[in-house]
Amino acid sequence: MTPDQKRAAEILAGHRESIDRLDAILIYTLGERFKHTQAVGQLKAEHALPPSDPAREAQQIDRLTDLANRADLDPKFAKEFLNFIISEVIQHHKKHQE
Ligand SMILES: O=C(O)C(=O)C[C@]1(C(=O)O)C=C[C@@H](O)C=C1
Repeated sequence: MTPDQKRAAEILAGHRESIDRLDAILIYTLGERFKHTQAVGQLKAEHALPPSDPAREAQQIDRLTDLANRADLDPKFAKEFLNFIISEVIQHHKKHQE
């Protein structure tokens, strides 16, 4: 390994350490989010409320688009990511109501 490659390997290791830390934050954050949506699912099932709320989702997308722009994140990606999570939540809500 050349000295240049050794330096590159050290920089790569530093980035990977940050990536692993941020991945852990994402997973714990998602776990917390699902705890709240599980409670929402229970509430909706108990009160015969519809599993999905398109008006609320539109507000969330607007807010996330704004946040993504500020965070230098592709807003299209942020929207697809939120939609992916929300569709999983809606499936859970539907199971609660069965
Ligand atoms: O806020 C709600 O009513 C939820 O059920 C939570 C949630 C979400 O995951 O954020 C999921 C489904 C709805 O369509 C909107 C939002």
